[in-house]
Amino acid sequence: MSRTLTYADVAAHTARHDLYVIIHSKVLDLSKFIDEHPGGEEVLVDQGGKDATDAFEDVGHSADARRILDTLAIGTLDRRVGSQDSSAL
Ligand code: HEM
Repeated sequence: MSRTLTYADVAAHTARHDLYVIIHSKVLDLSKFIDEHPGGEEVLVDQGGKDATDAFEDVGHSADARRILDTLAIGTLDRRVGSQDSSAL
């Protein structure tokens, strides 16, 4: 998990099977997990390419969910480079 990605990098991956989100400054690839998400695929696609931290926390996910989250990380967010956080617009 040594890559650093910008908001712009993440924003380029919004398709159901090419789906990145940011949660707690980690960049996650949800492409493979989407079919297994107990909360369904729609909510994940809605967050595609964005910072999904608030959406993730609002649900009150379990410790299990947090463990899965760590396995999906492909890098960390570089806040210094790239475009503005589109989820804040
Ligand atoms: C990598 C990100 C995510 C992981 C690993 C994950 C994992 C899980 C897991 C394991 C559950 C089962 C309940 C639990 O253990 O807490 C769950 C339920 C749920 N998740 Fe996620 N989730 C993720 C992101 C999200 C996001 C961004 C949303 C956006 C709203 C969301 C919405 C829900 C909902 C609504 C449920 C409840 C389903 C139900 O019980 O009917 N999840 N998720």
